[in-house]
Amino acid sequence: MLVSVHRPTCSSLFLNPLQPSQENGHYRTVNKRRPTSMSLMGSSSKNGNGGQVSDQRLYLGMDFGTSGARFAIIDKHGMIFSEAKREYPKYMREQVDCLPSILLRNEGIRFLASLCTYVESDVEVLRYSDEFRVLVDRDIQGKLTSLFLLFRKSEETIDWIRSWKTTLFSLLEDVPVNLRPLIASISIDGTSATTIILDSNTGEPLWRPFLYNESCPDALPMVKSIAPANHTVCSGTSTLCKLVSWWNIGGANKTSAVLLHQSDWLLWILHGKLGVSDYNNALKVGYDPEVESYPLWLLSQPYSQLLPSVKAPGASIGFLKEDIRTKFGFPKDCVVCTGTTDSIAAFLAARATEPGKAVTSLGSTLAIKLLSTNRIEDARFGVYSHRLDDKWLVGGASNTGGAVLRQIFTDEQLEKLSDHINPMEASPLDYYPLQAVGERFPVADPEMAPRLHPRPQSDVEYLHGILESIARIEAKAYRLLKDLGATQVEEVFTAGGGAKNEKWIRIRERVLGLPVRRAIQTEAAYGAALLALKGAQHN
Ligand SMILES: Nc1ncnc2c1ncn2[C@@H]1O[C@H](COP(=O)(O)OP(=O)(O)O)[C@@H](O)[C@H]1O
Ligand SMILES: O=C(CO)[C@H](O)[C@H](O)COP(=O)(O)O
Repeated sequence: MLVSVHRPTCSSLFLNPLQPSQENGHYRTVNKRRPTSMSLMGSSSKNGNGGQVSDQRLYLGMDFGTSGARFAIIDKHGMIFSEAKREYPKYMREQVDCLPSILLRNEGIRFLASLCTYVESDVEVLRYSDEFRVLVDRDIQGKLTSLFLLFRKSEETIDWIRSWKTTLFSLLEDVPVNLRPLIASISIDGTSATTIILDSNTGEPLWRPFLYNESCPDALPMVKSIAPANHTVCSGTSTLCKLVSWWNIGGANKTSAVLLHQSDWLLWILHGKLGVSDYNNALKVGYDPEVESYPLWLLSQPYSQLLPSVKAPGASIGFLKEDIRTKFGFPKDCVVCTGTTDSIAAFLAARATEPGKAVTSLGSTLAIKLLSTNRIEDARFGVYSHRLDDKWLVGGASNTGGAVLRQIFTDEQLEKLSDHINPMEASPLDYYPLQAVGERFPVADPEMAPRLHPRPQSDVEYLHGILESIARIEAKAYRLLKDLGATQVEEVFTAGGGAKNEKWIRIRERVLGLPVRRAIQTEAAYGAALLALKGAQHN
């Protein structure tokens, strides 16, 4: 475990994102109004108080999360002018190649069904591994009627490159036309360690993206042999493991390859300067934000030639590309700024500014960020520290979270069932809610199996048990950070889709034994907009 106390010198705009307003020289309170979340295609063009837009400058932040993308447009006081969101279109990169399924009956069913772990849509799915799945079907009484063993190629089936690029331009289309000429800067956050390897000559991907929670254990021995013990990169899901795995596969065009993270790649589409990242995204490929450089043990590797250059988050990279600028009607001086990861953008949005304040992002995954004066790194538990100006965001990201809920309940069911939960009553159910085998934090165990059974008759009790079990994981995570030497947590703000669940907040407050509240701004896109504001002000 590495612990250090370091205060890099730099402007701490992050922690005080609102500069004194020019007119009256003092901080204006951020728009307390809940953001007006827009319909899929719609977006407002009024300011936060419904007034007409003046000719002031605005700042566009986009969040490319796990399940969808959003944008927020703010002014220099943090007032929200427009928001919109888009689901990711599911373009299939190639058909999933299901070998002939095997219908099992009687003994076969009873044996495998006893291992059933979770429900996907309306059939129960037992996912042994990436190689095959078992689907079960039940009659109205819940009795198993048939069971299919599906072998599938371990190829990704969604064309994420096409999906993300389409979503980027769809969101630009959603920006109200009358606001576009006022957009002074743009920034984007994305899922951490989502890795894209491009040909620097053509800009085309040389491989499918490695997603944020994808593990490359094949590369771990090599990575552990070059990195310090328990370094952040010593995890199968680290960006460095993904880079080494690609390098070992014998990927073509190695000499012209460049590595980008998801938000770097989306920003590159807008500014056109290949190979630029930020020190939050670059942390998991091995960049050291404390000394602001890659370590020698990494630079001495043959694949270090793929590493992007690194700037602080919210740093101006260049102007919006002319073809995109003219197509959408953005101004000539619109700059594109470096981004960050989705959970850090959520932290920025929450405006937690003092050590001991923390943000738990209840998105598809559970991501925890505690503002600390100490830097803590310990890959044994999936703990790492992101730099935030002169302090550290200590935490990690669990594979539990909203995506598991979404596999079992629709958002409407979550809302209705939660109404019947008594948050002051402890649930006796003890689960470890995961979508599939593997956990990153607070236990770093690629073999950890999901635990979502026994399922009670009552869906209210089942949901209560899952919410409380996720809260216990969150509590374990905060205890771990304290044991590793981070600043003691005093208050937890909540971001992400789960923040809307008041009952869950109350359950978490009881389980954590801490004040827990919803952040005023719960969307990571708002944090990305603050980065765009920072970039414009320092441009
Ligand atoms: N009422 C609710 N209670 C708990 N979780 C919810 C509720 N509504 C939505 N969610 C969860 O929020 C998650 C989506 O949050 P979001 O921050 O948009 O995710 P991401 O950005 O990671 O894609 C979903 O996985 C869903 O299960
Ligand atoms: O779970 C995730 C995707 O939503 C990411 O892992 C999350 O962003 C946490 O990574 P980081 O701490 O580097 O931001």
